Amino acid sequence: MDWTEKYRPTTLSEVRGNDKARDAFAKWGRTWDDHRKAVILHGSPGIGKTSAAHALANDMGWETVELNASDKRTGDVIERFAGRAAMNATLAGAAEKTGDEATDRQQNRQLVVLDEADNIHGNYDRGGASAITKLVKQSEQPIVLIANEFYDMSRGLRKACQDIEFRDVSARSIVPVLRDICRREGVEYDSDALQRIAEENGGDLRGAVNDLQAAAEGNEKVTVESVVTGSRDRSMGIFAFLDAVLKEQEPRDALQSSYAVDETPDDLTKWIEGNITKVYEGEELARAYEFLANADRWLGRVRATQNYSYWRYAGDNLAAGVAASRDGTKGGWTRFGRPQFWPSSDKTADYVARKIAEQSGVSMDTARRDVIPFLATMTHHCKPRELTVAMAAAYELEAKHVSFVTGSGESTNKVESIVEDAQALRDEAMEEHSGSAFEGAVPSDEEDSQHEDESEPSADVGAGDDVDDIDDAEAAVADADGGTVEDETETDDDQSGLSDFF
Ligand SMILES: Nc1ncnc2c1ncn2[C@@H]1O[C@H](COP(=O)(O)OP(=O)(O)OP(=O)(O)O)[C@@H](O)[C@H]1O
Repeated sequence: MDWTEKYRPTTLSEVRGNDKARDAFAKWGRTWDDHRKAVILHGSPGIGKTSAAHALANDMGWETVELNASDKRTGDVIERFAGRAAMNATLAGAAEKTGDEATDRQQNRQLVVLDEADNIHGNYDRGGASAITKLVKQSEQPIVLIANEFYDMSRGLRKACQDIEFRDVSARSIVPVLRDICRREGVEYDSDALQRIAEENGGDLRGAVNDLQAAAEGNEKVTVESVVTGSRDRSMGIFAFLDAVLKEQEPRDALQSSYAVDETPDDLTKWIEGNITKVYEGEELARAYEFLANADRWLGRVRATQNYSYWRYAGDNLAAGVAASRDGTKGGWTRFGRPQFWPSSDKTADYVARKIAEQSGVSMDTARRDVIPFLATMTHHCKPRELTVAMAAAYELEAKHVSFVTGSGESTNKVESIVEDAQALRDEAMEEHSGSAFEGAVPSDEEDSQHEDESEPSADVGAGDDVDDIDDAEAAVADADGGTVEDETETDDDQSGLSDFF
């Protein structure tokens, strides 16, 4: 069952977060006999207006009659409806007289509820609009009109009614409602998760209850992770989000937007990183990179601890921080690109990362997260060609690896020819240094200990074993590192195999 229905307030005291409006509405109901005015409850969707109307009727012991937006609301229908409401009251009154006329009248009222009263053009015909105003003025029964936009209603209608504004429900008021529902459902929860749901919904309690139900479904516990990756339809696309953060929105709104996109903070960070230089420059770019670095640090903590509450700090940095770094707003249209996402346990990705780790003396993780994306940008679609050939030679890449890094189709001639040229380049390097080549191929112990991966150490090359393909290339690259005349001045810091093939 839908939790918003299951936990719909049945009495006014359960309507949360709008105490002033609620009290004014209760008073309107209690004193209706004295003033006989209709009331307009107006405010954003999902904050309890309809619920309040039904709860009041319940508290007062009144029946309700609803005329919904989906009903055809012509003048005719409304007049018949009004007549029926009056008739029902009379019949009900006849059945349950207490003897005291005032009490009878009070108890046998019917609360007439009309929703979407501001959408007259959409839901009422000409006759309907004036019939409503007439109904409001002449009704023998209390009427509640429900509207999102007070000023979308005609002046005549507004003047004929009392009006009560419902405000957006604050996160502070939403959280206890969610907590209460969890207890009644026997669902465990992280407080951070409920807070996040409350904040994401920006005042819409119905939305919050829906999100809570989505996050609880199929999970033992409502966690921040289940909330963020929950199944509610997010409304903002990634490109609109990039525009919002990088060009248009204030930090606070940018944060709100980050909640509306259906991407994890990890992916959002990559999207921003991949596109920020198209929009930011100079100082603002430097400031934004600081925030992205902070976001990355928090994401690292999430990975290390599996504590997804840290996502909110990543979000603060990547959305609000990056937006705050911007000098003013920006216009124009930008061709945002999809960043490359690197699968963590993909054979091809692992191979390339391992080769880079071996040649450059960095960890697999650094290779995967920092070096590969860099190479991908530098050799996008195999351009420039010499650089792509050099890369393939340095890291011993086969066609599929080159395609993976450059984003080109796997068996295209272009990729094949690059791999061939890379092989030739390696052979050349081998020839030039034959004889002494293997000296450089033996990594020092120190270097070897930096490798965090499970690859075979290549020290066996030096021991005179059969040289397999991979060791060949390492020999070539290591040789280039230490053996050529031009390279003699190189420092140990520069271990990148790539530069050696230029
Ligand atoms: N103030 C509130 N207190 C408690 N529950 C609420 C409140 N507001 C909304 N809800 C929850 O959201 C559901 C929908 O609320 P309701 O339909 O009353 O909102 P509304 O403001 O009338 O929205 P709409 O204008 O779209 O009709 C309720 O059934 C209840 O579960």
